[in-house]
Amino acid sequence: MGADATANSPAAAPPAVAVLGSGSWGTALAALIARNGHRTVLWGRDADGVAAIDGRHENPRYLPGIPLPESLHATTDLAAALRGADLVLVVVPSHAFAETLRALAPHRPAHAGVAWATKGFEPGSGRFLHEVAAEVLGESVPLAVVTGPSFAKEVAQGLPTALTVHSDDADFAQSVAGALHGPTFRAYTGDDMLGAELGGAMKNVLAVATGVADGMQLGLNARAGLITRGLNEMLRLNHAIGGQPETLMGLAGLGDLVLTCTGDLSRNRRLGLALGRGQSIEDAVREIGQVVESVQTADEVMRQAQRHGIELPISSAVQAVLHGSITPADGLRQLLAREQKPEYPHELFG
Ligand SMILES: NC(=O)C1=CN([C@@H]2O[C@H](COP(=O)(O)OP(=O)(O)OC[C@H]3O[C@@H](n4cnc5c(N)ncnc54)[C@H](OP(=O)(O)O)[C@@H]3O)[C@@H](O)[C@H]2O)C=CC1
Ligand SMILES: O=C(CO)COP(=O)(O)O
Repeated sequence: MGADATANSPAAAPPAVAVLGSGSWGTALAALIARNGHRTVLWGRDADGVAAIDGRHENPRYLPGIPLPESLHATTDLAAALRGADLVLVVVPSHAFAETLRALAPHRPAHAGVAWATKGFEPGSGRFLHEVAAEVLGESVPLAVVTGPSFAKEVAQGLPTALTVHSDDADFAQSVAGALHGPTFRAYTGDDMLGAELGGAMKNVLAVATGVADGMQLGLNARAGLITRGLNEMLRLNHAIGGQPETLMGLAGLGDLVLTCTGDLSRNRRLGLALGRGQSIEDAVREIGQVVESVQTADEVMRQAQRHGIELPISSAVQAVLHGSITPADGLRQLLAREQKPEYPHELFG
C-alpha cells in the first residue's frame, strides 16, 4: 500500500476571517467562527462597543451577559480588520450594505471573497445585495450569501442552529460554510443567490403580518394561514424572478419564515405584535432599539412585485400598515374580503 502523501504535511491553517458589523448578528457569527478556531477580527464603528468586545469579551449593548471567546479581536480600524483576511463576512444592516462594501473594497486582500449575512434589498433601488456587491467589488470577486433561521442570541449561546450559504462559486460557498460549521452549527450550501436573498428579505415582511395577527389576538389558525399564504407569496415572486423553488422550501425560505413568524426573539415579529396591539410604529421601533429590516424591505418587496406584475396581498397590506395608510384592522378586512380562488393557480414547481 502506498504512503499517504498528506500524512506528514502540516495541516493548512484555517482561513482568517474579517467580520464587518458589530451588532448582534455580526458579533454572534464572529464568536462562532472564532470558536471554530479561525483567526477572527470583528470590525465595528462604535468605539465603546468594540472596546468591550476586545477587552471584556462581551457585547453589552447587543448581546448582554453572553461571554465571547477570548480569541475574538475587535477593532474600529477597517484596514486593520481586513489585513491578512482570507474571507470577509459583512453583517451590517441593508441600509449600510453598499457604503460598507465601498469602504472595504480598497483594503480587501486580492484573494479574499466576500460573503454577507445581511437580509434585505438595497433601499431605494430594490436591487438584490449580490447585484450591489458585484457592481461595487467587480464580477471576479467570489460572493456568497449566508441566510436561514438563526437568532443571534441563540447562536452566541451555542444552541443548535442550521443555515445555508449560497454562491455561484461552489468552492467559495464551501469555504464560507466550513468557517461556520461546527459542533452545534450546521452550515449547508447551495447555488441560488436570488432565491436565498429573496427568502431572507421577504420573511421579515411576513413576520410583521403574523405579529400583527397575534397582537390582535386573531388566534392560531390565522397565524398558520398567514405563514402558509406568506410562503405562497414568496414562491410566486421567486418563480417570477427565476429563483429555485426548493430554496424557498428550505432553510432560506420556509425555515426562516417559521422562525421569524413564531419566535418572539424576532424584531420584525415584535414590531407586528406592537402594531396589532395599537402601538405606533415610531414607538415600537424605538422600543425594539435594533435593526427592523421590514420597515424598508416592505417597500422593496412591493417594488419587485410591481416590476414582475405579481400580486402579493399580505406583503402589500404590511407595507400599507407600516406607512400608516391603513390600520391593522383595515388590513385584516382587506385580506378576508378577497375573492375565493384555487390555492395554487399557477405552476410554481415546474
Ligand atoms: N440579529 C439576528 O438574529 C439576525 C440578523 N440578521 C441580519 O443581519 C443584519 C444586521 O442586523 P443585526 O446585527 O441583527 O442588527 P443590530 O441592530 O443588532 O446591529 C446593527 C449593527 O449595525 C451597525 N450599523 C448601523 N449602521 C451602520 C453603518 N452605516 N455602518 C456600519 N455599521 C452600521 C450598528 O452600529 P451602531 O451600534 O454603532 O449603531 C450595529 O453594530 C440585518 O440585515 C439583519 O436582518 C440575519 C440573521 C439573524
Ligand atoms: O433573521 C433573523 C432570524 O433568522 C432575525 O429576525 P429579526 O430581524 O426579525 O429579529
